Amino acid sequence: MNTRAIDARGLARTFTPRTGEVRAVRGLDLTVEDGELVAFLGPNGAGKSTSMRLLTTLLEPTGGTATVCGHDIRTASAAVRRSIGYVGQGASAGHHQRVRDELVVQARFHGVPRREAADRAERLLADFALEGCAGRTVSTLSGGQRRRLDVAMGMVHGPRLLFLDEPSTGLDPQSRADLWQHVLRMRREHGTTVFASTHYLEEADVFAERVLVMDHGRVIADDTPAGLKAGLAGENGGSGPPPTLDDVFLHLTGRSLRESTVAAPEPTTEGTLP
Ligand SMILES: Nc1ncnc2c1ncn2[C@@H]1O[C@H](COP(=O)(O)OP(=O)(O)OP(=O)(O)O)[C@@H](O)[C@H]1O
Repeated sequence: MNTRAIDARGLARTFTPRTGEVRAVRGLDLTVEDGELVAFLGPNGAGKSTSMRLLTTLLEPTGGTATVCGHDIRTASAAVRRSIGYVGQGASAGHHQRVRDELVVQARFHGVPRREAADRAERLLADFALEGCAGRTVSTLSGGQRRRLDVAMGMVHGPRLLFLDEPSTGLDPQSRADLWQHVLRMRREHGTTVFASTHYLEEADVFAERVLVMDHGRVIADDTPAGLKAGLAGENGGSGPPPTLDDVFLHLTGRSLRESTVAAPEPTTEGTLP
């Protein structure tokens, strides 16, 4: 059995709305080994969310194949879902529920026995620095706390692979860095593979070991942040200042990621950081 975290071959998804065909993902070839931390970049509409929704079995492919944690996304979607966590762009937690209850219910949903579910909830509250708000309703959390809760919910069943779709969008820089520190620590402690899309190049640069750039439904670059920058410097003949990841992105896609990104929501402030 193939035990790579992700192994996709020619994965494709075409939408056919009334306005005409949209080839959102046009043949994704991708391998991710266990334990990797991969940042998934691309301009708006590049096909990142669609790729993630295919790999997480939320959407049926119109072409190609993929295994996720060794399970076929077409024929073994239940096994795929058991092996992964998925934190989408929207909030996972219900607005009016209490924070601790959300974690317990999510664990129970995944079949974790009652006592173990309660223990896991306590551990995750501690891991994501949410103990102070365990009894509060989700609607009272700050943006940063809420996103930490979303990621904690994605981890509640101990997944081998965690998909994060723009986990830090809309957070202020401190809350973003803080969220990443929690994700990195969870990864260190549990060996979780992390596959995260982001619009923040500096995050990819600092936290990811590997960067995939997608444009027009295809992966157009796949390297370490340093490798991507060195490649561009080489093409420039080594002249000029060392390139940034934004320079690389501009070179690859013809657009700056900042320019290509629609106005992000107003940053939310994280009031309870240590
Ligand atoms: N359900 C759908 N019906 C029709 N077109 C769709 C559908 N979902 C996505 N698309 C189109 O597929 C393309 C890829 O969208 P996708 O959301 O995967 O991009 P993305 O890279 O995640 O963008 P963003 O960074 O803005 O989240 C876009 O042109 C989008 O409009």
